[in-house]
Amino acid sequence: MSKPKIVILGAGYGGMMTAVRLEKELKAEDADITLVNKHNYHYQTTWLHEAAAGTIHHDRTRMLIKNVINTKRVKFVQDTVESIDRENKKVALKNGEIAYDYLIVALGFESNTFGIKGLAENAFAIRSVNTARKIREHIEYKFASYNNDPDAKDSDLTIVVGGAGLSGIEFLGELVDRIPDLCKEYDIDPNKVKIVDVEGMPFVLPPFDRELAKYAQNYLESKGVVFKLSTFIKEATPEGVKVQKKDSEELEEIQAGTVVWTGGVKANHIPADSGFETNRGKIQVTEDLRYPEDDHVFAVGDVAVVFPKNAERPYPPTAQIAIQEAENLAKNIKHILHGEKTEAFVYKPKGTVASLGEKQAIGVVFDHKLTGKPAAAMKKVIDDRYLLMLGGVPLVLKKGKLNLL
Ligand SMILES: Cc1cc2nc3c(=O)[nH]c(=O)nc-3n(C[C@H](O)[C@H](O)[C@H](O)COP(=O)(O)OP(=O)(O)OC[C@H]3O[C@@H](n4cnc5c(N)ncnc54)[C@H](O)[C@@H]3O)c2cc1C
Repeated sequence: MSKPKIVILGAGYGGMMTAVRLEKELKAEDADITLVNKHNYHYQTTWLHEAAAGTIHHDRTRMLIKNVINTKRVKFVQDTVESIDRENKKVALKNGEIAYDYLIVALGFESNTFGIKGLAENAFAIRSVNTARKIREHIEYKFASYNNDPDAKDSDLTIVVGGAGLSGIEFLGELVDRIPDLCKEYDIDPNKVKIVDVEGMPFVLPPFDRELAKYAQNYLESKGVVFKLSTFIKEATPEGVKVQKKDSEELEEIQAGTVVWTGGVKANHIPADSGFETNRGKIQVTEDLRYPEDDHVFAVGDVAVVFPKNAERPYPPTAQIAIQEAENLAKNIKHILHGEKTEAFVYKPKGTVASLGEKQAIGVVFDHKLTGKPAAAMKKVIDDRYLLMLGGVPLVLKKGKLNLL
């Protein structure tokens, strides 16, 4: 009898952890497992703000998939998913198709520009290794050109960041570390560089404790970041952005050489385009992470939305949740293959830390508020813990951060 075919789409936190856990939960005779991803590498999305600012090389954020999974147990297919055909249990890829008995959708997130005029064309987004590398090179090019290009303007040295959520604040933290080095390297007066953050809410880091969020804002302001709160980007142009303060009619123009939008993400478009019922573009799954209309389809990570029991708001889209969902799903797939009852997914919060560059951070870990160096060290522990779960001590030694402390 042929073995059931399990196909995982996407090798982000959700897809990779599902593959690695299935490898452990299942015996070779239980199922054939295939992982499909558009690149041959897995990357740490939560480190991309560092690669984008240039405080770490982008290669630190990524690892070859074949070096992490056991390719004798999990077949890896490098291809781009184009659509999902649930009726015929097939996935269309750019270079072929793949049939499944059980499908795990883990295609992650895309940047959401909310239809703001010119943003898609004129702003960068921190979304992948490629976009992070492009941002780093663009900023570096602006600095390198400043003293050489006769048309260079002071505003070429202005960087506007849209959004003061987790990724925006973490990116600002890296920028304030990186800019002094860039100024030294390209003989630029640091006073000429401006970093402006534009945020629609009246405060930064909306989901965080207010006192910690204020600490982050004060720290970044002490390093020269200017926050424009209760202010909305109305348009991005090749010259910068046009912004409007809440309750004001006036548009203010901020000329900038670089605009980076971190103000929102949405689910990967493929499930909705393939006819899945979605909740704001996300696959709303049951508590065992199953698509309600199809017992053979599951979703984890940012492409999925899960509501805790009796809650009105879903779990937020985070790497921590994607990883825990993947652990739960691998167990449930084993239960299903063995004819057992599945287990509901229950998120166990371990805390959240936002980095503010190499040596500063804020966060709450096991109900304890942390700031400064202890928080920065905790962030590195969190980063390395994931590597340990994924690839054991060898991966921590190769890619980890604590050895750099
Ligand atoms: C700068 C930044 C900082 C963040 N910091 C934190 C943090 O500190 N803590 C935290 O918990 N969360 C953080 N997040 C959020 C976190 O990164 C996401 O919640 C997490 O990446 C979701 O994981 P995922 O596996 O669902 O998707 P992703 O990480 O988006 O992975 C999706 C995978 O699918 C692949 N893929 C996409 N489309 C296709 C296709 N058509 N065909 C084939 N493959 C495809 C992608 O290449 C990728 O490998 C941060 C996000 C950003 C951008």
